[in-house]
Amino acid sequence: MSKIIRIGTRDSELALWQATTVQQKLEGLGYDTILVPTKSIGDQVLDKPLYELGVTGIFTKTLDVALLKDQIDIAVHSMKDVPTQLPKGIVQVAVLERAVSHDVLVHKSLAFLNADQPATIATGSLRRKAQWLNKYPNHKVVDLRGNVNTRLLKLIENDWQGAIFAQAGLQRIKLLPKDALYLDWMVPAPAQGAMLVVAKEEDDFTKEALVKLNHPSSQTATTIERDFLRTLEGGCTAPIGALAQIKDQTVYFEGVVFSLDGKQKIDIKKEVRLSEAKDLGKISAEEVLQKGGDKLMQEIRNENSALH
Ligand SMILES: NCc1[nH]cc(CCC(=O)O)c1CC(=O)O
Repeated sequence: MSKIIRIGTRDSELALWQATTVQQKLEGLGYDTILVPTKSIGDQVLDKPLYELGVTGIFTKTLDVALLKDQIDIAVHSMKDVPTQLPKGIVQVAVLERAVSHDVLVHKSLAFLNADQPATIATGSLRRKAQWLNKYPNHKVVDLRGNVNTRLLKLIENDWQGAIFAQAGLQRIKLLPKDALYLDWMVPAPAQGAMLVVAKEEDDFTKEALVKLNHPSSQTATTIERDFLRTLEGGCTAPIGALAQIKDQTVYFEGVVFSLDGKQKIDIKKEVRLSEAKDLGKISAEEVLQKGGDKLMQEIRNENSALH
């Protein structure tokens, strides 16, 4: 049996690049495909900070509905935008080989980093904000929304010193400036730099096709990071970072929770053999919760709900 695999995607340049990549891989394997671009709620409401919208899965919900209505067969997502709990009937079918996981600072000049002057950095991410303020307590962080292209334009138009982006996103659409500062100290979002493909649970044809695109070590690393996030979270947006790196059959894991102002930080680092890493994310999160993370997560929830 054969059918055309309908590929659902958001319509930003980055999302289209990701969906086209999946399309080319499937076509290379002999499958027929068609792209179905859709606008998500997260892309339509641009005048409010993300965390104020208070909806998890704001970028993925529109495509979930299209899947469940059988208007598409797969949805291609930036994995970090996908809630850790998938809707009933929708399953993870492939994690593609991950690109660079870290964030970069795009800037006009780096002189401000050495000068002891107040500076303004833009980001819409609570995780980036908290980590930036933790390292540079004298700086100001302002909100920045929109797709990658919009955010780069806003940086040019405003008198901010810089803005923070995922390196992978900029690289994919060839907009990574040569002098962007690689933030090796900033813990990335769980699954940052990875692409996830989801499908309908009962769709065996599509599942069988997509399994061929799965990259096992990227899947293992992102699973650990998302287990860490799922165990900590109570469905709220929080400044949480996690990174699992696999080298020579060993997993090097780092997970962290910050207070919203960046002043408090609870982190964990672990080195575990790959064969013993199955529950690494969950165990690490439980240790963070015991080290005061439970209190910190409660504070974050209270502050977040005061915003809504
Ligand atoms: N939240 C937006 C988003 N979702 C995925 C990426 C690109 C990086 C990735 O694939 O993880 C970006 C842009 C960014 O964070 O700068």
